Amino acid sequence: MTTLSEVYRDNPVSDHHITPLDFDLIDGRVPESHLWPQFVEPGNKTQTRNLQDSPIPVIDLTSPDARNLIGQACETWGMFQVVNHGVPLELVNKVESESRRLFALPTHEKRTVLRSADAATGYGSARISSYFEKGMWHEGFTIMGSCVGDAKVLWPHDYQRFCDTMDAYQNHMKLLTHNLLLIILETLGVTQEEMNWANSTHDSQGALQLNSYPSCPNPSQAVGLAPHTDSLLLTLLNQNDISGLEIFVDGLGWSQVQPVEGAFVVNVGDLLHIFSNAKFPVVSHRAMVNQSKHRISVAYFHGPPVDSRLAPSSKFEKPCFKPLLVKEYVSLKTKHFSKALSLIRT
Ligand SMILES: C=C1C[C@]23C[C@H]1CC[C@H]2[C@@]12CCC[C@@](C)(C(=O)O1)[C@H]2[C@@H]3C(=O)O
Ligand SMILES: O=C(O)CCC(=O)C(=O)O
Ligand SMILES: [Fe+2]
Repeated sequence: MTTLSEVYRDNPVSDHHITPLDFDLIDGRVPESHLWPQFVEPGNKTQTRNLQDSPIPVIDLTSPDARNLIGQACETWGMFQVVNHGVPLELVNKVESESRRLFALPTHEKRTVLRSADAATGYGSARISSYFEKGMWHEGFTIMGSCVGDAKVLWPHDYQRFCDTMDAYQNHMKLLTHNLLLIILETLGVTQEEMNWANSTHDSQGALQLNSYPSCPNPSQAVGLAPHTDSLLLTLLNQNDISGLEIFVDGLGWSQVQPVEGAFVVNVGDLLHIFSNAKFPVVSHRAMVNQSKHRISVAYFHGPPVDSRLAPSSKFEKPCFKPLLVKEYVSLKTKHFSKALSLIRT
């Protein structure tokens, strides 16, 4: 059985795209390497629209309408926010404070767990940084399964607190993702076999990504996380109470996804877009930065076994994507980034 880490190991990122900026050295201006004179993105409409209300629905998972609303949101937006999901707020807050504790370490300590070129986990810039000329105002910490190895390096005598928190959170995220996918796939009307493929509890692949966006002296000329779509099936994001997440809406441009206390932003990834035969759009999103606040977000990514076959569900008579293995798609994405989907169109 191949793991997701192995697929990323076989698709290394060059070293200079891994080390984040040394944010301890920022002295009131953004260095040339991180100044984005104009952002490179669809239509070049880079300004954020200040929408009073985010168009993305906020759905109460305990409400009798939840099913319909989730199905509709997936078809219309490829995204929704979920509240009353059963994950204790106390745990979510603890994940944020443990993440802050990690990112508050001095740069040289964080770099002791720097992700290596052929690894998927550890401290570093987001993988997508290699597709952009300018650096991102961001540092991340990626966890796949246990994080004991790295945590022991950072806190030899006090690693348990961090690991226990991340483990407990990953378990909750796994269950919640499972419940949400069950609803989403039921509204799609897929076979039991396909359901097991997308939603298996034992050999599925998951990753936890801690994102840190330090305060930035010139936020209008920097980018936290450049526009991208998430690669796997479903992403559950907690953006706490500081806004920054934006989505690209046709006809509207970039719009903020307002933080809602205790909510998770749920979004369709490339694999679910493919499996739904493009019935569910995959939403392009980015993270912007802030002049006074240090923003933290935490994303959980869920995917099927990477050795399995990926194709639109058999319920679609005219599949618009060619079949391939999950690991082949992940490799294509690491090589061709936003063009990967169009490469497998029929
Ligand atoms: C399980 C995943 C999903 C990854 C790769 C791997 C670990 C880290 C994830 C992210 C996190 C930050 C944005 C992104 C675009 C990135 O650069 O790294 C994500 C990517 C993807 O969704 O493609
Ligand atoms: O920080 C955010 O709001 C977005 C993070 C994100 O898109 C990701 O981790 O894939
Ligand atoms: Fe993302």
